[in-house]
Amino acid sequence: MSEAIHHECGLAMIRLKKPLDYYNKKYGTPLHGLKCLQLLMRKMRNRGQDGAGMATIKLDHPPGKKFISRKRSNASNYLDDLWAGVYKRFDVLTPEQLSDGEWLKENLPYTGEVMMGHLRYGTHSSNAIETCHPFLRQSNWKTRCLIVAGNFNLTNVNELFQELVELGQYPKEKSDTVTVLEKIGHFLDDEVQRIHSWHKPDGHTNIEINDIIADELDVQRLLKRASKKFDGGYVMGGMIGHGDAFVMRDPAGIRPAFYFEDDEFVAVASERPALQTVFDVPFEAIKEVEPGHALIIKKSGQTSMKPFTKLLPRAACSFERIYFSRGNDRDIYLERKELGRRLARQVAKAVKYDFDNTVVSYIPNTAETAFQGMIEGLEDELRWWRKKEMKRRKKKGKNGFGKVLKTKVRNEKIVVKDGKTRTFIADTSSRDDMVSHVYDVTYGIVRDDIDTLVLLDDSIVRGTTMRDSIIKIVSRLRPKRIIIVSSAPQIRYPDCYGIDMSKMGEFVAFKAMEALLVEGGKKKLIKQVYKKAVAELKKPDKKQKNMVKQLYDQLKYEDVSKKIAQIMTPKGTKPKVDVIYQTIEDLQESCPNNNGDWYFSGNYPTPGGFRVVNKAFVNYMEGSGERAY
Ligand SMILES: O=P(O)(O)OC[C@H]1O[C@H](OP(=O)(O)OP(=O)(O)O)[C@H](O)[C@@H]1O
Ligand SMILES: NC(=O)CC[C@H](N)C(=O)O
Repeated sequence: MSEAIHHECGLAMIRLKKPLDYYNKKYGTPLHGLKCLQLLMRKMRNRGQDGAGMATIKLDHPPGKKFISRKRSNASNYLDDLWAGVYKRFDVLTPEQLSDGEWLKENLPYTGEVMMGHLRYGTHSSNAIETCHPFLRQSNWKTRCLIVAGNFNLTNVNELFQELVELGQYPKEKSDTVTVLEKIGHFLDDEVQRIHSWHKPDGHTNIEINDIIADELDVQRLLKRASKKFDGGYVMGGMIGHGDAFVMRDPAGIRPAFYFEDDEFVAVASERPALQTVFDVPFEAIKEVEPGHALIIKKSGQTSMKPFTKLLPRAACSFERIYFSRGNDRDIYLERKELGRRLARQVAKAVKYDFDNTVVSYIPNTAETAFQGMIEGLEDELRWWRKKEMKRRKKKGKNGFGKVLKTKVRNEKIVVKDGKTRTFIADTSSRDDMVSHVYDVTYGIVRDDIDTLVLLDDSIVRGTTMRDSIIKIVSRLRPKRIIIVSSAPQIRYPDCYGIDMSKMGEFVAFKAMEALLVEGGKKKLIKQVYKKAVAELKKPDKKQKNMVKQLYDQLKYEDVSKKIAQIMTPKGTKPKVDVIYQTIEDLQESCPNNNGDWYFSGNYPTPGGFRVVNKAFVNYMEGSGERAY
C-alpha cells in the first residue's frame, strides 16, 4: 500500500452549569466535570489512534491569571499520557485543597467550567503533536480567543486557505484545522469589533464593553459568516475566551454529534452511548445536533440550536453505522444486526442450504454484531428449509426426519484477533505487517475438505486484510470452500468527508472493475471516461457529475464481486473463494436514517465530492500520487 487510509475523530464538550463546589458536594470532587470529559474520551477511544487533546476555559477569571489551559499528546499511549499530564499538578495536593473547588479554580489549570476533548485520526497534515486538536488562537482580548477542535474533512481547504491569504492573513501552517480556526477567528474579530464600535460612543469603558461583547456576541451570525464556503463533512466544536461555546454540524449531517442537557451539564459527544454511560442518562434524553445547525451555549449557560447555513438533503454517513462508531448505540446495534440478517438468504443459497457442512464465523471485532444478525437470519432460513425438506421426504416416503430436525447452524469462533487496535487506520508502513500478524485461527473445528467456511466482515476496502491475512490463515484449516461476506456494499468511490480515502486505485472494487473492462475489451472506454473526467474538472464543482459511474455501469454487481474474490485470493490457495456483498438497497433499508452512501453509490452529498471523484480518477489514470482534494 502506498497510502494510509485515515478516518474518524471524536469530539467531546462539557459545560458545567454550576460552580465546581456544587459537584464536590454532589459527586465527591470538584473535578467531576474533568473526570466526565476524561471518561467521554475513553469511551470514544475507537475514534482516534493518532493523538488526543483537551482544553478548558475558566469563566470570570481575574486578569493576570491564565484562564485557558490546553494539553495534547501524540504518545503511543496518548490517552493515558494526556491525562497523566493534566493531573500531574493535582497529585501533590492535600485532601482539603482537592475538595475546595474555589481554591482549585484560582490556583490550578484545567479547572474551568467549559471544556472540550478531542481524539484524532489525522486526515490532513502530519501526525505530530502540533496537529493534535484543540487548536488555539490567542489574544489579549478574551472575547477574541478561540479554541477549535473537530471531526471533519473539507473538500476545499485549498480554496479556503487562499481566501485567508487574500484577506491579508499569513496563516502559519496549511493544515485544515488551522484554516478553519483562522476562518472563524477572522469573523470573530470582526464581530467583536463591530459590537465594540457600536457601544463605544455611549461612553462605556473598555472593561464594561468586554462584558457587553460577551453578552451580545451573536454566535449564530458569526458561524453563518465563517462557514459560507465550507464544503465537506464536519462537526466543529469551539470555545470563545469569555465562555461562549458551540458545536456546529454540516448541512447534510454527514458527521455525527449528540448532546444532552440538564440543570448541571450540557454535554456533547460524537457518539451517543458515551454520553449515556458517562452521565447515566437514557437513550431518549440524548438528541442529535441538527444538520446545518449549531448548538450554542452562551456564557450565561443558556443553550439554543440555531441554523447557520442552508440545509442539504440528509446524508449522514452510513459507514458510521457499519464500522466507525462503537456498536453499543441502540440504533447502531440494531442496524448492524439487520445488515447481517439481510445477508443470510444469499449465504444459505450459496451453500445450497447444506447447513451440516457449513461453518459460519466472522472477522473480529466490528463485524460481531452483524454476525449476530446473520445467525438469526440463518436460523430463519434453516426453519424454512426444515419444513420444505420434511415435506419433500414425506412426499417421497423417505424417513430421516430426526436428522433434519437435528440440523443446526454451525456458528463458531474461527478467527481471533490478537490485540484491540484497529488496523484500518494504522499508517501504511505498519499496517501491512500488523494485518498479517493480528489474526489467528481456531484449529480443529472445520473438517478438512468437507466444510465450507463462511466468514462475515464489516467491510472490504483495499482487500488487504483478506488477501494478506484472513484467506491465508483460514486456508490452513483446509476448508473445501471459503465464502467471504461483507456487511457493507462494494466500496467503489473515494471518501472525502471523514475518512481520507482519495486514491481510487487502492480500492479492490475499482481494481476489479478495471480488470473486467480490460478483459472485456473495453480499455478504450476507460480512456474516453478519463477524457470526460478531465473536461468535467474544468466545470465549477456544482456542475460536475461523477464520470466514473459510467465504468461501473458496464458491469453486473455480482461479476465485480467474483473478480474481487479472484484478486483477493493469494496464489496457491486451495479452497475456492467467493465473496458476497451487501446490496446498496439492503444497506438503505437497514440504516434508513444514515443514508449517506457515496462510497458505494457515487452519489456525493456536496458539490466538492464530485470534483474529488473525478480528480481521483484522473490522478489514477495519470499515475499521479497527488491528493484528490
Ligand atoms: O480491506 P481492508 O482495507 O484491509 O480494510 C477492511 C478491514 O479493516 C477493518 O478492520 P480493523 O482492524 O480496522 O477493525 P475492527 O477490529 O474494528 O474490525 C475492517 O473491519 C476490515 O476487516
Ligand atoms: N478525522 C478527522 O476528523 C480529522 C480532523 C482533521 N481533518 C485533522 O486532520 O486533524
